[in-house]
Amino acid sequence: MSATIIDGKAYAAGLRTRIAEAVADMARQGATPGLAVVIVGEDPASQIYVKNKARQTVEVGMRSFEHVLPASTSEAELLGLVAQLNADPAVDGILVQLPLPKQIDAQKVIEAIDPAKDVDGFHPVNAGKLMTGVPGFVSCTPLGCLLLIQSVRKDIAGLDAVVIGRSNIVGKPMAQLLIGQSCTVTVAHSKTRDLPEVCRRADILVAAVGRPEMVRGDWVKPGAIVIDVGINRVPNLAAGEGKTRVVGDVAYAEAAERASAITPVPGGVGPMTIACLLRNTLQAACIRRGLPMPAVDFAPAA
Ligand SMILES: NC(=O)C1=CN([C@@H]2O[C@H](COP(=O)(O)OP(=O)(O)OC[C@H]3O[C@@H](n4cnc5c(N)ncnc54)[C@H](OP(=O)(O)O)[C@@H]3O)[C@@H](O)[C@H]2O)C=CC1
Ligand SMILES: Nc1nc(=O)c2c([nH]1)NC[C@@H]1CN(c3ccc(C(=O)N[C@@H](CCC(=O)O)C(=O)O)cc3)C=[N+]21
Repeated sequence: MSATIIDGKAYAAGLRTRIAEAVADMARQGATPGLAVVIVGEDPASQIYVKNKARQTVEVGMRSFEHVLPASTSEAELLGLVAQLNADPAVDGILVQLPLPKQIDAQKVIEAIDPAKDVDGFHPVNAGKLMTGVPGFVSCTPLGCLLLIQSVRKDIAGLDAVVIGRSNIVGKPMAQLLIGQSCTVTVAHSKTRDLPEVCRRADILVAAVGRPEMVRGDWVKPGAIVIDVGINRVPNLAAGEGKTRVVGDVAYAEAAERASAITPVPGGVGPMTIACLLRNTLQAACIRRGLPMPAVDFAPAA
């Protein structure tokens, strides 16, 4: 079997086009959505994300407010900035890039963000809304994964889904979204016994681990939909000394021989994360201004 390659880059571009149209409509009414991004220190993984994000925010017509703070920033200073952004009417969405330096309690910072501006969906109020089935902000990466799954199969009710990873930012909200779609969900993690066998049960397999190419081809059930969240920088031996390339958590070529559909890395989940961040910022701007949320999500489904 030859798998459908799920083109997250193209899907995300389409989503951004719709968002840009909605933003243009809002701008005609004198309202331009604004997204504030706060980066503390120099995490290399975060830098890729932030660079792509700032450009795309402006491309869809939103205002981008970037706050780059030194790694030595204190928790009090960061909480002060969050309070200022909460109070700023031009700011609809706030994203504080994770991870944060160790002198800062990330949970405290997340809880300080106004839930109405929490476009990452990390605040306990939004996490709780997702868990209880109440509308709120859904974390961007899991939301992007669900849209990609639905782009190849609209009705996933009753399917067996396995999510590898139980982080608050990816694994847990992904599992909640799949439960919401009536999948039978298993969440695997580092203590899971016989992970390959657990994965072989999955009609939908989502890998969010952070281990390069850990999921082998023979872990994939024939016909499964495979979503690779991993972003891992590994040495690129072919390109020479010191060069790196990005690989996912799935051994792509092997998995593609068994899957019915699979996301590549790069070009899969990553671009969707950013598009969903812009989508959530549009949602925040609409709610804060009492406007209806335009229908920007689309699933050109089979
Ligand atoms: N494409 C995108 O937009 C994004 C990509 N990412 C990428 O996704 C990956 C996961 O991110 P994140 O959730 O933040 O990572 P975390 O490190 O927070 O979580 C990793 C999870 O994987 C589990 N795990 C680790 N090793 C194993 C193993 N050998 N077998 C089974 N499970 C294991 C851990 O288990 P335990 O809980 O037991 O420790 C944990 O639950 C990373 O590569 C990250 O870079 C992240 C966010 C966005
Ligand atoms: N508060 C917060 N929210 C986040 O959503 C968040 C975060 N902190 N910290 C870091 C992780 C990581 N993350 C990525 C998003 C997009 C790409 C992305 O655009 N990837 C492209 C390019 C990859 C490349 O070429 O290196 C792709 O996969 O095609 C990568 C990584 C969001 N995260």
